[in-house]
Amino acid sequence: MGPATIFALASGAGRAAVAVLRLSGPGTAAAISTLAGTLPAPRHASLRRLRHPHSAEVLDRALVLWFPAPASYTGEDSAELHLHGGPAVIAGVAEALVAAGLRPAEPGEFTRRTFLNGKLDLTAAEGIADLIAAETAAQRRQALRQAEGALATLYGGWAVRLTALLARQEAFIEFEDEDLPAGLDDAVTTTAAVLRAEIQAHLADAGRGERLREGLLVAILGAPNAGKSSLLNALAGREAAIVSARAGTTRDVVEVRLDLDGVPVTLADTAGLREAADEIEVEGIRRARRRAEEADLVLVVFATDQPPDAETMAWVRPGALVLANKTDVAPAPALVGGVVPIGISARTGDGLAALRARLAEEAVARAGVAAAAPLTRSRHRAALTEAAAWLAELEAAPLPELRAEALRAGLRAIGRITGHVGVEAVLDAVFGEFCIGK
Ligand SMILES: Nc1nc2c(ncn2[C@@H]2O[C@H](COP(=O)(O)OP(=O)(O)OP(=O)(O)O)[C@@H](O)[C@H]2O)c(=O)[nH]1
Ligand SMILES: [K+]
Ligand SMILES: [Mg+2]
Repeated sequence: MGPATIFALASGAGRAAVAVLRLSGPGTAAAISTLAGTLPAPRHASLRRLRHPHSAEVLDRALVLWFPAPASYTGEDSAELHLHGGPAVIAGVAEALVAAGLRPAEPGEFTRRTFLNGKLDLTAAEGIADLIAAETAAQRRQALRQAEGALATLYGGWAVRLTALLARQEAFIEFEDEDLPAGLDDAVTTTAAVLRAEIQAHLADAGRGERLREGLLVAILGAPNAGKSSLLNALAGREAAIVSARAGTTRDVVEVRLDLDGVPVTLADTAGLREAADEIEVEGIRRARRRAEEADLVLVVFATDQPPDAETMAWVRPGALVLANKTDVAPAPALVGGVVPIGISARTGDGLAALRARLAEEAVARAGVAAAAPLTRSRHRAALTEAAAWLAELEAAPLPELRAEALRAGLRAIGRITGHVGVEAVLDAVFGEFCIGK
């Protein structure tokens, strides 16, 4: 039995002018013929009445697009139905497709089939998922490059070089007694060291690609009434958090999303730090500290009309930004805990443009697009770290057999990233070209 023929709503849920149902699998042509009467010409938009296969009731007048295999997204026979985007239309056509023998797709099933049909590797599939999730322009660019194969090319290239090394090492083992070019064994070690340096340089990117994909967390911390919630609202441009003159207003962490020069940032407002008696406030302060510990950047807020408190001073650490709020009441001090604070007034807006520019600078430094093909996932990082460790092992290994084993393990680690784990198959191909007189 071949794969099931599947369908799913490819457009967003909810009412819209147009909704797109996507079909894929060997039963696509039959299903389209059943619903639309005949199969339209491939890759031409054709307007058709869609009927229920049992009742023959007309469900919609829709655009039908037919993509015979292999020239389709999944590589299988596929089709798109562009319906009027109402919930009853979508439900009616979905039911008709089930009556025609199709089943609803599982999450990711279309792209999974695309991968299984060899149309993209795992990194490109992940790039497509990231492209759909992208909230900012910088995220979109990074995701698009990955979807178009930037990482597949980079990691695939390393896999090819490792395979060639392995072929040489295997040849050395197999033909040890014969006349081999002098220094073949040494050359393996030297080349492996070069490759390891490249992988390590790629790993040593301070996690910028991963941060851009996931977004940055910036936490606002400070004493009660320092103006933290006022600052959050001013940066968000809306009244997201409650502001009041009563100390201890904020309890839960309040988050807003910001786009800082293309870097998605979650800005978190927290409860004011102090020795609290109220158990709810104590919990709020615990959450505030935890969020600040997790944050990529902490904004430590003091009010210019209050002396700096010890609780907040403890957060004046390297990497944190120190803010002096309420410059409309009193001027910002020259130094707070040895650091020059950024003077702002959340009330009048004084200094906020400069603060926003500084935040964007910090965000881009931590998550800006660094390389053309940056590392974007911890899954990739783990596998590449493993591959580099195997190469280090190879360089130290005393025996050719151990070196070959390390190469094979390193190749498997990289193969896990791209989904091309068939080491033996690649070896066959390379060995086929390896002319050593046998
Ligand atoms: N004059 C002046 N008042 C401010 C400024 N920013 C905030 N305030 C006032 O300070 C008081 C406390 O502001 P909030 O934003 O609630 O302070 P908070 O740090 O979130 O306080 P908690 O949630 O209680 O920890 C309110 O009355 C604000 O209107 C400012 O820049 N200038
Ligand atoms: K307050
Ligand atoms: Mg508050």
